[in-house]
This record gives sequence, structure tokens and C-alpha cells, in this order.
Amino acid sequence: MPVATPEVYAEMIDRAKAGKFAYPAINVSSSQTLNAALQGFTEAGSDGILQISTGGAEYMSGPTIKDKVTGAAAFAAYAQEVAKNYPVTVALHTDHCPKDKLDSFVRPLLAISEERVARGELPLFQSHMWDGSAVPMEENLQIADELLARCAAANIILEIEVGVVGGEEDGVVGEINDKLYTTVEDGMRTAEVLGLGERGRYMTALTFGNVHGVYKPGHVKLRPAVLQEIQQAVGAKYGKESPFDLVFHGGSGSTPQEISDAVDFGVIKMNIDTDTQYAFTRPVVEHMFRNYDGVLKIDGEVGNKKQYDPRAWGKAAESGMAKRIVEACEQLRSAGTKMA
Ligand SMILES: O=C(CO)COP(=O)(O)O
Ligand SMILES: O=C[C@H](O)COP(=O)(O)O
Ligand SMILES: [Zn+2]
Ligand SMILES: [Zn+2]
Repeated sequence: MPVATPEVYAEMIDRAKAGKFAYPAINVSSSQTLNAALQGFTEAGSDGILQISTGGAEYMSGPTIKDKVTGAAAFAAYAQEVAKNYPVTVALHTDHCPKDKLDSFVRPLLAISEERVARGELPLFQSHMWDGSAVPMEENLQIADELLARCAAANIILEIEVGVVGGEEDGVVGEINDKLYTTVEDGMRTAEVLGLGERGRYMTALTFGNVHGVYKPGHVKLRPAVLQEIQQAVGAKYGKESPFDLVFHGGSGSTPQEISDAVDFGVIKMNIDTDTQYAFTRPVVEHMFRNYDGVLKIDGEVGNKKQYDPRAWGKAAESGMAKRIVEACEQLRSAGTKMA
């Protein structure tokens, strides 16, 4: 199917919210991982979201070139072409963008979409994330407010983060830190400043102990009830049930029960990277060890072209990653819900 138009993306999210399921949002950083994600969604009969991080976009532009806008545009163009041949619908999203990268990632990408929309075309991406978790709450919301206006005018959904997602790259590791749990007051303030959709649609990553990466059990405690509490408090004030469209970061390593509870409380998008990275690489390890003599040319040996051809191990990698995505679709209850 063609990549979701803004209208189709809005419908996808509405269906998820009404049907109490969520879409896996898979981080991709190459044509292989992108194709693997499309295959996974297809095997699950689920629509889904393909997303690219700033680091993924740099990599996709060419690891020595490291141009985020080039990489993100290449990702979107590639996805537009190949997605047509799969029987599922995907939306394209950009992942965490901190303040110091807004001018080299989200803002120039928005400018490209604004030009496209002015010419009567579709935006390049269907949604972008602004990650203001490292700046004070009021500044986070003020930047969100500016970006929301631009996104809404270009028919793009904004994702924001209120609270902090932990993990190696986020500087909150190990401890069960209060910042990892969004407060009701912060949820209230978000609705006050950004409205609840009337000024533009946005998705919210409220945090409930989420961490990026996979840590040993007991390391941090996921408390999906935090989401329920905020939804109920804000919902009561504005007379809306489950007012926020929620995003679950750090999906890897979460239990089926934690995932199910979070979806019950209004999560419509769950990001997965670490587990799908592992699922992609694991079959490659197996291939290399099993075919050790064929993939290595030592001392004038010939090796086996069929075994070192990147397509040979690439197919195994992609099918491993696709299987992990099927599992995610089942846990998120999106399996079997595809529109087309
Ligand atoms: O939240 C994520 C990307 O934004 C992914 O987190 P994991 O790597 O823990 O799955
Ligand atoms: O933010 C978390 C995602 O896993 C992206 O990771 P990355 O920045 O290494 O591409
Ligand atoms: Zn963050
Ligand atoms: Zn994340």
C-alpha cells in the first residue's frame, strides 16, 4: 500500500484508540531493516509505523557523510517506493530530536514538507518527535507549541515527551528516578498549553519508568498505572475519556502484561529498537559461525560466494527481525487489524 496520507494516518490512530490496540513503531536505519519491518507487519496483518532516529538518519546518508536531512529524505523516498508492494499501510516518523538538533533535523524536514504542501503535494513525514525532556517543562511546552503550529499547517502530527525516558543515551541509568514518571500536574499543564487536539493533533510520550535498551529485570519498574491516573485526571477536567494519544518508549524487554496495561490506558504507538536490532543481528551471527569456512578467505582459500553474499545473511537477518515484529503486533493487539 502507499505510505499513509495524513488522513489515513489519523484514521489509523483513531482506529487504534477505539479498538484498544497500538502500532509498533520500528526504528530502521537501512534498506534491510526497513524491508524487514514491512515484512513483519505483513506477516502480522498489521499496519505500523517506520521511524528513523537522528543517528539512523546520519547512518542512512552514508556513515562518512552523516547528514541527517539527507538520510531522513532517503529513508522516506525509499519507503514510499517499496511500501507500495506490501499489503499493509505504514506511516513515516522521525524519532527523538533534542533541542540542539532541531535546526539540523526536525525544522529543515518541516520546511521540506511545508514546500511540498504549498505545491499541493503530501508532506514528507506523517509525524515528527520533539524531545524536550532535557529542558525545563515550560520551555519544552513553548517549543512544542511553536512546532505544533507548523506541523498542523503542514498536516503533520507532532510527538512530544513529557517526563524522561531513561537508558544509557539519556543519562538516567540504574536508579529508579522520579523523573522517569510523569506527574499529573505535568499532564494537566500539557493540555493547558497545547490543547487537546483543537490546535493540531499531537501524541504524547508520558513516561512511566520507560528506559531505552534492555536491562536486567528489576532494574527499573514500569508503572503503566501512571498513564491511567493522568488520563483520568485530565479527562475529568476536560470531559474527555482518555484524552491523550500516548506513546510507549523503550518497548524492548517489556512484559506482555506491561504492554497490555499501557495499551488499555491509551497507548497507540510503541517504539521498539533494541529487541529488533538483536533479532536482526542474531541470525547473522549464526550464519557466520555455521559457514565459517565459506565466509572467510584465509591463506589463498576461495571461500563461498553464496555464503558471503550480503543477501544470503541479509535474508536471514530480515526474517529474524520480521518475526520479532510479529510478536510485538500480537502483544500490542494490532495483529490482524490492517485496514487494506
Ligand atoms: O524508544 C525507543 C525509540 O524511541 C526504542 O526503545 P528500545 O530500544 O528500548 O526498544
Ligand atoms: O532513542 C532510542 C532509539 O533506540 C534510537 O537509537 P539511536 O539513537 O541509537 O538510533
Ligand atoms: Zn527524552
Ligand atoms: Zn524512545
